Amino acid sequence: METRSYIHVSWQRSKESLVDIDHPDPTFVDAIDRDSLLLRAARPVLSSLAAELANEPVCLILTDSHGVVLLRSGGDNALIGALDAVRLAPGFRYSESDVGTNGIGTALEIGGPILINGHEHYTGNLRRFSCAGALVTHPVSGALLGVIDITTKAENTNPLLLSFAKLAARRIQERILEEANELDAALLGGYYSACRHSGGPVIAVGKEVFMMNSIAQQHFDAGDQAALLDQTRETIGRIDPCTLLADLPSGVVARLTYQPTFVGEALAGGIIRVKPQGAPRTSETHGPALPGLAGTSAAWRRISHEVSTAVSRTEWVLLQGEEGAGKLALIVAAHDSVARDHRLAIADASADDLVEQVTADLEGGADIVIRHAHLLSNEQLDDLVELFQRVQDSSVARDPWVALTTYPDDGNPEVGAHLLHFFPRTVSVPPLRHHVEDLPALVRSLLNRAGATDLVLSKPALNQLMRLPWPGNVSHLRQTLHAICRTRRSGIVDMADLPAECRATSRRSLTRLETLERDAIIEALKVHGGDKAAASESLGMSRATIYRRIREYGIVN
Ligand SMILES: Nc1ncnc2c1ncn2[C@@H]1O[C@H](COP(=O)(O)OP(=O)(O)OP(=O)(O)O)[C@@H](O)[C@H]1O
Repeated sequence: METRSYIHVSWQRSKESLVDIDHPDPTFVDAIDRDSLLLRAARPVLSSLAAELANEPVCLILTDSHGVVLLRSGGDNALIGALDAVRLAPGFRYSESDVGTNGIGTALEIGGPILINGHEHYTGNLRRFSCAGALVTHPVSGALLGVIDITTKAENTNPLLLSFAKLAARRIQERILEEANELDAALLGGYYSACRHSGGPVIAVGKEVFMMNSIAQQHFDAGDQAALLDQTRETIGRIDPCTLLADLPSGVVARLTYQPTFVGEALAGGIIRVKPQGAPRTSETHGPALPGLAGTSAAWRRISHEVSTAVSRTEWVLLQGEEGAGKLALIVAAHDSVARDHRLAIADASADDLVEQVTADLEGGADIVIRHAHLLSNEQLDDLVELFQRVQDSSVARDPWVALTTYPDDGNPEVGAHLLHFFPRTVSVPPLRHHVEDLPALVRSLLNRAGATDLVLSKPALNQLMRLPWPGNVSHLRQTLHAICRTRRSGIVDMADLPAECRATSRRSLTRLETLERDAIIEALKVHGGDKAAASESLGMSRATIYRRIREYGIVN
């Protein structure tokens, strides 16, 4: 598009935004982060450029990615006074929708640098100025950070203003890169020093960095390392030291001591020293996992034991875990194995008559599990508090046993405050991806339950299922196996027989369109026996593209 056409379209946008042509009124935003990465990098650049332009009547203006002015530098008193009069000053937003066509807002709208000469401004009061805006993006992530704008009186306009704005943007980006290098160097220094002094497992985490020393890698198996990685994400951005306890899949509990590392005021990341608190619990010390349920991993054994102990002591328990992780299955099996003589009633928080149902069951002497307690309404909570208090105050030979299941960090935040004191024990049921070693046994158990006792998954197919993240956990696995059972009931299920969604492991979540494309490629590869050339031809796709997509989508052929 010609510059003129950009201006034309920008005027149309300004008109549609109902910008007041005579008295534009930029919004004032007072919550400005004074210590942002952009400001830290821009301050020295702007002051040195302002010094270079000391005798020129130009002002350098930095805004954030919404066009809010953060900083002004340079300019003589007359120019600064004129800018104040149009509120081109710190805190005011110079987006197109606020003040119409201008070097800041229009650069943001078109996503690139632009020079707006005096008469090209939409509003009359800005026509006294000419301004050139260039975007500042993060040199690594490419994220938009803000705009650097060079403004002068209209009569002084010069195409060089734009080159100058671009130069300023480039210098700020270089400064950001230098700061990133400085931060990484500081983090690395802290990491090496912690490795030398601690002699034990050490992890360093930054925004873009994760390092684990060889002692940690030898000490923890792949499952524990993945869980440690997950835990350490919680420390990213923390500016205070802290200690976390990590319950690892092997059964080891590790103490993580986090120490932040700074360069001046800027947080570089943190160093985490890891101290295992005890040896993994073995099956002998742990008793058998629950009958009727698949899973022999240390993590699964441990929680099976915990829930069984709670039932045997009639200690009320809260089971927390992601959707479909097996919370109810665990409660039912534990109850079956240690309190078989008592009836276990199952209620769901989404039932309208929940409270009546629970009251009747408890009065009838049954034990009870309330599923999906995160969905309880405040009214239900009040009724349950009263009911639970009555039950706990009554003197009967054996108190009923009550369990709740909830999703983590979800639903009604009042649940904890109201009910938690009735439940002295909380058990975290791990997501399937954290005890993936149980997957083969789960597959067998779920296939048997689906009546497909003669159906077997090949080793590569099982390995592929173990690589998937299973966001819906065991329920998700069950649905997938049911889908397979619908097409066959016996024989060997190979990689090619897995549903399309199981045959790719992509590191990012795909858009709907990408999912369709991925499934079409998998289908075409299946039809053509894995022949990529034939598959690409049938899809009307070049060979280079199909190879790239196979890599991008992590398609296993
Ligand atoms: N260890 C296991 N062995 C066999 N089947 C299991 C196991 N864990 C879960 N399942 C099965 O997986 C499905 C989901 O389990 P369950 O209903 O217990 O999950 P949940 O965590 O209570 O789910 P939600 O909270 O989302 O309702 C059920 O069919 C259950 O029988």
